[in-house]
Parts: sequence; structure tokens; C-alpha cells
Amino acid sequence: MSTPTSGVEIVPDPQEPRKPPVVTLQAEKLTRVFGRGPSRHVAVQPLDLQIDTSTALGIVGESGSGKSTLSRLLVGLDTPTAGEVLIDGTRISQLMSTPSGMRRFRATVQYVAQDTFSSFDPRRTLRDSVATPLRVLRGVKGEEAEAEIREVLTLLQLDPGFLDRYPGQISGGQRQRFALARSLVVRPRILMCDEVVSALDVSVQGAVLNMIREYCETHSVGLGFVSHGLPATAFISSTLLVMKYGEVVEHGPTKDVIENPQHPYTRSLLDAYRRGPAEIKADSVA
Ligand SMILES: Nc1ncnc2c1ncn2[C@@H]1O[C@H](COP(=O)(O)OP(=O)(O)OP(=O)(O)O)[C@@H](O)[C@H]1O
Repeated sequence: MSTPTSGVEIVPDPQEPRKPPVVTLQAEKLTRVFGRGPSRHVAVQPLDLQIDTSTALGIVGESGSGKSTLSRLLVGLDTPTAGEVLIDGTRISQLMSTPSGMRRFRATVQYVAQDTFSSFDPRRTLRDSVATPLRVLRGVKGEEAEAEIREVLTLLQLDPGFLDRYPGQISGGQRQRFALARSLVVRPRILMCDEVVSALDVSVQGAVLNMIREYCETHSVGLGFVSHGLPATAFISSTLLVMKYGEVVEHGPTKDVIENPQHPYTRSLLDAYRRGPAEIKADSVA
């Protein structure tokens, strides 16, 4: 069968890297209520948001404001009381109902949990823990896997010598970076990070934040970055969402939110940080 041509053949430039397709994670009227009766607690009030592969969304708010609950809902680790999470228009509840759908979702969206201790199996070496998602979700094993793991560890300033250790044999900050490494080897299109730099000292924190920001920009990875720390969140995000008591009180371009906060709660968060040593400078906001 002959192919119709217009007479002009467009040959792709082999030198030009192909842009990966855009992936969009969307929340529609997403709601999470815990408990009943007098112990009923609305952890996430109905909210809409979108993260795509060119977004860095910072989610900030004080302890208990619902940030972790929201991030767990977005990655399918918790079930909403109402509303939906969709990836490229498909409900993730539908994807999660089959092993192959779940694998596809996990290969696209990776989550780095706040509690890194319980997210690692204490009986498995760190090599085993990092190599498993690489094998299961991307089919990479053996020497190729080892080379990729070492590459990611270098990015995160982690000694490959740690690979033979168990999670309990490294520090909390090193474990946080191993949790990040375990997600990055999957080469996700969307990365959700919950308090991933909280256990790091200030110098390593800056380096890891820079690395995450650069990695996501270079590889067109959408980022969801949850933290109660406003300076780190403002530094890394292009869009900022401020939560209070499960409600989104402000949501907009980070620069606008920082320079011209509309909600008194955001202003109080900013004032608290401006009074402290970790002052946010508007020109340091991406
Ligand atoms: N499984 C649960 N059962 C009942 N209540 C819960 C559950 N998980 C979270 N909550 C409540 O929902 C609210 C939001 O919790 P969440 O962990 O999302 O807050 P957060 O903003 O991430 O806090 P932090 O910064 O301290 O991690 C809190 O009041 C918490 O007590």
C-alpha cells in the first residue's frame, strides 16, 4: 500500500532531543473526611488542582493542615471520600483496580513519603530496595540497573558504599535521599515529595532542593512538593498552594503569592519567616 505524500518530507532532526509527551494529574472536588460523628474531621475540603509535566506545585501549611493527606490522595495511596484524581483524563481509581494499571500509574507517578523509615523494608539492603522498582516498573536489571542506581546516587551526593547497608544503618537524612533515589530511578513523569528535605542539614538541603528543581526542569517532570517550610517550598515551586484546616486558602503563581499574599494566613506565614533567620527574598523565588 502506498503512502500519500504532500511532496515535502519532514525528517526529524536526530540531534534535537524529543520532548516527552505532557502528562497531567488532576484533582476534581477532591475531599477526604476521617471518622464519624463527634470524631469526624475534614482533612481535605473539596479542592481542584492540576500538576502537569511543566509544573512545580508547592503545597504549604502548618502541621495538620492536610498536606500529607492531599499528597497521598494524589498518588493513589488513599481513597477520597468524594471527588476524583485523574491522570490524563483517566480516573486513577480505575487504573489502580488492575495490577497492570497500577504498574503503569506507579511508573508515571512516584511518591516520596515523609516517613522514610517505615517506607523501607528493614530486612532488605538499600540496593535491593532501590533496584526493585527499577526492575518491576522499567524492566532494568543487572549491571545496567547498578549503573543507573549509581548515577542517581551521585546526583544525590550519596555514597554507593551504602548500597550494601540496611535502612537502619544510615542516618535519617541519608534515608530521605535514598527514598528520593528509589523514586528517581523509575524516571517518573510526576514526582510527589512529602517533606523530603526536613531531616537534612541546611547545606545538604540546598543542594538537594537544587538537584530536584534542576532534575525536574531538565527531564520535564512535574513536581508536587509538600512542606511546612515556606522558604524551601517557595524556592522550588512555580505555583504555590497554601492550606489551612484542610482548605486551600491561596493558590497561584509562587512569585505572586509571596509578593502579594491575599489571605491573612499566608501573610502570617510570610511574616513568621521574615522575622526568622530563613528570610525569603522575592528575587530568589523561581
Ligand atoms: N488516618 C487518619 N485518621 C484520622 N485522622 C487523620 C488520619 N490521617 C490524618 N488525619 C488528620 O487529618 C489532618 C491532616 O493531617 P495531615 O497528616 O494531612 O496534615 P499535614 O499538614 O501533612 O501535617 P504535618 O505537616 O504535621 O505532616 C490532621 O488533623 C490529622 O490528625
